[in-house]
Amino acid sequence: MNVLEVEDVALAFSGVKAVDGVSFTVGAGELFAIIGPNGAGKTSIFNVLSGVYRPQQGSVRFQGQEILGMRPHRIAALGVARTFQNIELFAHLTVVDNLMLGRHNHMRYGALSAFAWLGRAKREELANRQAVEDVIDFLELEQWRRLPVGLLPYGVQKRVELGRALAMEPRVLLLDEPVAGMNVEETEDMARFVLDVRDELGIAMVMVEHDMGLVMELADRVMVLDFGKPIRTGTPAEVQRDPDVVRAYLGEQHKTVGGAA
Ligand SMILES: Nc1ncnc2c1ncn2[C@@H]1O[C@H](COP(=O)(O)OP(=O)(O)OP(=O)(O)O)[C@@H](O)[C@H]1O
Repeated sequence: MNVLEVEDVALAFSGVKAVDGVSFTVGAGELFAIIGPNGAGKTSIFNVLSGVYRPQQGSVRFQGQEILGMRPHRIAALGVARTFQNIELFAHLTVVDNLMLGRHNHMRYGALSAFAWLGRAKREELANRQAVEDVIDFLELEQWRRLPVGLLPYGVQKRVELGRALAMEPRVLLLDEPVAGMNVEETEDMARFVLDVRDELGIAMVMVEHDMGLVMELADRVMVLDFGKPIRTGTPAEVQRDPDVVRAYLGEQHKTVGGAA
């Protein structure tokens, strides 16, 4: 079953077609990558999926439900979580507290009702703490748990951001350049965790990433965009063989990509 069905989405900014007739589906537990040159429309698609941009045309269904037109927080509450190109965490809060913020959608009790329903609120708090502990274990963040995020190495901060998204218990995770700016070791760590998210947690992912080696190694399917239009969607092997893709996008990187096949 598909968790995400995107159909004929078009989005223009004062005449510039950022997204132009984009359709794709993401299956349960699938790792779907979107690649394309700078300005091809990748971030715009993420912003459409998460409700930040409202396209002029098309449909986006999440688990069969139309989500176009919904506010970002509602889409997130339904189970679509996101990480950002530039880390968006609270630098002076600890790892644990940043992850607790990811539980926000699961907290039903405000201060007043918490007072009235002390027992239930307490149980809920414990359940949220446990969920955060599970994420800390899963992403091997134990040694940094009580440190302010701003003091941590860059690669670990990106991992905490992934953790904040996982703490939401999403059904679909949107990963915006998960290894941008990372060194080789940090990239390998992140690649391993992304695969674990798919294989152990069964969460579907849409990943935008410029690191072609990583995309071709990790993704189940890849969509190649050029000037807002999809020019090919297929397995990494199919995409790398496609002459249009090579011509329109891979160009000088062809050797690297071909070498990874
Ligand atoms: N808020 C906006 N206002 C006006 N134009 C925009 C806006 N957001 C994106 N665009 C334009 O839409 C097109 C697609 O941009 P987008 O950022 O989605 O591309 P991208 O593939 O994510 O690029 P990159 O790889 O550099 O992140 C570009 O021409 C861009 O200038």
